[in-house]
Amino acid sequence: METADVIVIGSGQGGIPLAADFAKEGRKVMLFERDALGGSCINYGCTPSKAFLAAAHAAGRSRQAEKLGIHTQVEVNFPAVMERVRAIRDRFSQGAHKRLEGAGVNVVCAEASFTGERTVIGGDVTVQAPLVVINTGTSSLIPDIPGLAGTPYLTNRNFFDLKTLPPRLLVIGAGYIGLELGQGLARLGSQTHLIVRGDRVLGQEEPEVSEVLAEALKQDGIQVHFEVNVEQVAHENDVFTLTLSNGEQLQGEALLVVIGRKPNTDALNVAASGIELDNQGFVKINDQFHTTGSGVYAIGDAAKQPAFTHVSWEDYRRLKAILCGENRTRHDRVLGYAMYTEPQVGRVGMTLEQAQKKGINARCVTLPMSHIARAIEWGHDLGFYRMVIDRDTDKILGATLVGYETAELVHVFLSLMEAGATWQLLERSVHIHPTYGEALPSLARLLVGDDMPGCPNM
Ligand SMILES: Cc1cc2nc3c(=O)[nH]c(=O)nc-3n(C[C@H](O)[C@H](O)[C@H](O)COP(=O)(O)OP(=O)(O)OC[C@H]3O[C@@H](n4cnc5c(N)ncnc54)[C@H](O)[C@@H]3O)c2cc1C
Ligand SMILES: NC(=O)c1ccc[n+]([C@@H]2O[C@H](COP(=O)([O-])OP(=O)(O)OC[C@H]3O[C@@H](n4cnc5c(N)ncnc54)[C@H](O)[C@@H]3O)[C@@H](O)[C@H]2O)c1
Repeated sequence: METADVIVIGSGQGGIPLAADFAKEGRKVMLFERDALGGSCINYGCTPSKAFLAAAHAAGRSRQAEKLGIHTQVEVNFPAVMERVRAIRDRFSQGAHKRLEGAGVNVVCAEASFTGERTVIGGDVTVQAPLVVINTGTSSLIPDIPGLAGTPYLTNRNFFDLKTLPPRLLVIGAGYIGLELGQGLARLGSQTHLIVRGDRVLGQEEPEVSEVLAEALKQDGIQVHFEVNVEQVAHENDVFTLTLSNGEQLQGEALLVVIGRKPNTDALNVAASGIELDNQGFVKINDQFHTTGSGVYAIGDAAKQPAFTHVSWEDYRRLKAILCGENRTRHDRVLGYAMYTEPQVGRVGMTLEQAQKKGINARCVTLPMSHIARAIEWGHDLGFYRMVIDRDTDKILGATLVGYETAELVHVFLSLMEAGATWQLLERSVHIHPTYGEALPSLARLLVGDDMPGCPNM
């Protein structure tokens, strides 16, 4: 059996930089990866989906230019769109490979599992180390619908291998992936049906977010079926037929199944190293990423951290700081996220409901797009900006921005919140006219009322 200083299982968004850092410092690092280097984000997540959406939204924006008086004929070269997506994905994946190689990490291309305390086997390598980091991510959750198994349905794994545009697309699941990829294919020309179990899309966000998105999907010609389940799937002559719980039948050449994720922990045999999983199979960790197994840490999606690339990456930085003796936890940081539909959703911190549930004396203010000069001028009428504040401390607690490129704009709030700023700081900021950013101080000014305070000496 070999020994090493560090074992990393999974080349996810935290695992790669962690392995590279330790190796560059001269430690012997073994990294096990059973699939493509770079994990979900690079190979079948963020990178290909955002490259894909660049094309989809270019098509969508061209069509929407009609309301500005510009008439365009959109012609989609789908094979070219997907070839570009795959080329970018491959370039990023090679980058991950080079990074590990350059740092001197020993990469073992095999599935890893524990055989004992901090002892891991993968392929023909068995290794023990004082420090093991699990970064194994998640995979698609597949519902147990009669007839589904064995059909050539799509998940985020094989979606980016599509070579031809499906004339009709059926999507089960209206979360991040269903909305991003569903809207994307619709904008590229697929007649799209979205099947929603609940009464709104992106049900985890505030109801007003769902309302705006539902309207946007409608404008893209997507048919959204609310409060239905798929009871049966059939696949004959290259066509899927879904039977819904309301008796309706829907047909399409492609079926995308995106109902959430499950942790990649089945193969790990974690019990051999004293590591406990929760009832959904996620690795249990404490505030400092430590599992119940001595010397074993877990970061990223597999540890049930918010499932975003920047979180997994920040987990690595935070874990590194903790291992270097800093007294930090995984909770003392501001985390945001975004969804790349059009309009986008940019989110950070707490919603009003979440703050009130915590017993905070919270208040929120909302500014609709229709009140924002830049949005009117540019013809982006869907969406709103919302900020939540603590009435007792005046601190900004959270923001929800729905609108054009709000994934960028939300960073203003991320930085303000990281700095522990009050809403008054935003209120007195002078932002440039006419920008979307200009609306953020305007949002804060809703807390003082529309009028300037009166001047008692005049
Ligand atoms: C379609 C899609 C779009 C997304 N878009 C975004 C986005 O725009 N922005 C964003 O922030 N996030 C996005 N995400 C989420 C993001 O991809 C993940 O949160 C991110 O990849 C973090 O994952 P991770 O580091 O925990 O592990 P992963 O990146 O999932 O990597 C885990 C790795 O571990 C390997 N592995 C698993 N088990 C074993 C084992 N036993 N032995 C060896 N190797 C193993 C896997 O093969 C995998 O390569 C998206 C996800 C999907 C699916
Ligand atoms: N822009 C981004 O950062 C981005 C993009 C894509 C994915 N992601 C990450 O990946 C994760 C997974 O995305 P996802 O879209 O698979 O999951 P999700 O949790 O966002 O959405 C899944 C949806 O499927 C629904 N659902 C669950 N079971 C169902 C069933 N049996 N039938 C019909 N609907 C059902 C849920 O109610 C939910 O609306 C996200 O939570 C997110 O963290 C991030």
